[in-house]
Amino acid sequence: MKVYAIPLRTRFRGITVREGVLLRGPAGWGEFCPFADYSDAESVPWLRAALEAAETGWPAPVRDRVEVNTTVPVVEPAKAHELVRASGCRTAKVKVADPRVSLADDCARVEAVRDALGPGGAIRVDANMAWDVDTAVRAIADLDKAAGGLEYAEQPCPSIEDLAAVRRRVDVRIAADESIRRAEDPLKVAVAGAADIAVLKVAPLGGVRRALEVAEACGLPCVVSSAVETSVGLAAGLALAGALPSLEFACGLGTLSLLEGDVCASSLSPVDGYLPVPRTAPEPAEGYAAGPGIAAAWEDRLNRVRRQAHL
Ligand SMILES: O=C(O)CCC(=O)C1=CC=C[C@@H](O)[C@@H]1C(=O)O
Ligand SMILES: [Mg+2]
Repeated sequence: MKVYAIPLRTRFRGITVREGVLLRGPAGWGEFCPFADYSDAESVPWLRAALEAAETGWPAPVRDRVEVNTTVPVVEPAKAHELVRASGCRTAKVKVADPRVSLADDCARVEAVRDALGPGGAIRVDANMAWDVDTAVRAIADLDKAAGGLEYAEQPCPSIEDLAAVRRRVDVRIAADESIRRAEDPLKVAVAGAADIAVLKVAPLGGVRRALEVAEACGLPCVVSSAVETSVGLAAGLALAGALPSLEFACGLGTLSLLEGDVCASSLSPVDGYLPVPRTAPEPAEGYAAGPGIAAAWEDRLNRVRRQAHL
């Protein structure tokens, strides 16, 4: 077992350091890294996903590479431009609706991203549940204009009902993320007509197999996205993206560049906008070991979640 702590290059999701545990089993390495705001009960699927990777391994893939988007945090337009150009990706996901910036700032960032991608690229935005229905309708229209066409808007509002209401009032496709990953019943999204696209994250859904079941049951096109893991956790996301019967959109798995470094010597960093589908996670090397206090806290958390889940 290894506990890591890796600084982020830019603040993302309110955090500046990513921490987690790497577990080794007969099938390889797995990663357990629920964010700090996940309770022990909510962290159980994250443990199941880590144990699936370490003990069982993943189902066989149907493709050997996956197109990925670059993820643009809340940064100045010039920085956003530079990040997109450096990524080599043809699709960018832009974080919007952060309370520290205005809609005009978001539009300026999106315009810079369009400039960097050129007319052939695709731009999606992620509001992480920040808006009410009326705000979302207005903001999506402005961002769509700034982007010269949005591919989709991810989780504009918190509730499934509000997602469905926004979806009825805008032309841009709506993707559900939190409504799937933190919901008791991820399938309600499709039933309620709340989204055109389902964002799937392996860890909060409890593993690659469970995520494949959710994909099949919800019947929506899926985008596999990371939880900003090291290459060990990203490998599980790629296993899911590799095994989905159909994959129409670039996946949010190009997130290693958000971290200052990686625990693995051979990292899953996109080349020309693609990542390979690995059969097992890459081997962790030395480096980014957490200090004793952080390591003890993670061992404790892991043990509590194990007991809770009887794993
Ligand atoms: O989808 C991507 O491009 C990268 C992953 C990503 O944006 C996220 C990962 C984990 C937590 C998040 O708040 C965030 C998201 O909401 O999609
Ligand atoms: Mg999201």
